[in-house]
Amino acid sequence: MASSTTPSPVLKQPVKLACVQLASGSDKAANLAHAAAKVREAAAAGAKIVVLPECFNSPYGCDHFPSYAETLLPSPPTEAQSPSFHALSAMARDNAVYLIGGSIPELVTTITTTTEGTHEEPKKTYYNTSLTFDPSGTLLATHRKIHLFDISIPGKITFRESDVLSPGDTLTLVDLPPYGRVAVAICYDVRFPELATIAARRGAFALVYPGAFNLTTGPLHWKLLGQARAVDNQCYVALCSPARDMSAGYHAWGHSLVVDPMAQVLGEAGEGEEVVVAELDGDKIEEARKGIPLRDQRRFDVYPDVSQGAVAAKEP
Ligand SMILES: O=C(O)CCC(=O)C(=O)O
Repeated sequence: MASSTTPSPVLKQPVKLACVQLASGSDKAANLAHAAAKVREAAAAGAKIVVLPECFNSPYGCDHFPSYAETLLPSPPTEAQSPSFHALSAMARDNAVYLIGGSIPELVTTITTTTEGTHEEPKKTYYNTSLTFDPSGTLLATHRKIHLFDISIPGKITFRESDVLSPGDTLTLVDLPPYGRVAVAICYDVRFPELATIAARRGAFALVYPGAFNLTTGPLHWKLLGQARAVDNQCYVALCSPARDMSAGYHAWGHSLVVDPMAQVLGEAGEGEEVVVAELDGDKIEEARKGIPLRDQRRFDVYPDVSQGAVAAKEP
């Protein structure tokens, strides 16, 4: 149904966003120190929003999640519970940037008492979790990967995150004043256009996905999905991958990129370490939406189920 009101710009002033395509190894402390150096580099290049990759402080893989997992709740955790939380907070504060801190494996331990009340059993639940900090180092948002990466392409790749991880159940929107609102989701989440569309309809100027595609689905779908989510929603999309390491158990595709609202790639990394910086400009969103006025042409009368947007959202 057509809307008669002119929406206010979703991105209120231009801002540089950086995707830090990071090389990580098995030493968590070294990974955190290295991430800090690269965030500094991104900030020195003028970025005010910095994005790290999925599982940036560990190797990626089901075998690794439990041993690298950190406790984030209650928030803030202690340094011992979550060195990554504190390192990310310091990176944001030291560089005065918004930091979308890739993702880390999160551990939640719950104690259940047996029905007889005789003994307590700790139950461990793991999530793939992204933390976003503001320029003072304060935690703004926590996103738990909603769609777990469970695929099997015979002869190519089989991966079952759900063997170890549990899914999150909320869409994550984060206000980054004075710029506007972004949505944060993780990797496989990018394959679900409903999530992106609802985020854009709730005012996100950018959809930000720390991710780690692989050498099978990366060349097929990584850029395509980034461009698709951008053109569907006429907003910016950032995909941030680890650098490729052929000696690791999981070979990340790399190719971190930033796509504009007309689906043009503004910057794309290769396979190695690289910082991709792009300027995001609200006028580009408004121009795209004015030129191709999808928002006013939607026919929710024909597809009312989509219009209900029945997704739990963490409103900022
Ligand atoms: O969707 C894909 O092809 C890759 C997804 C992935 O690597 C992930 O969710 O971590």
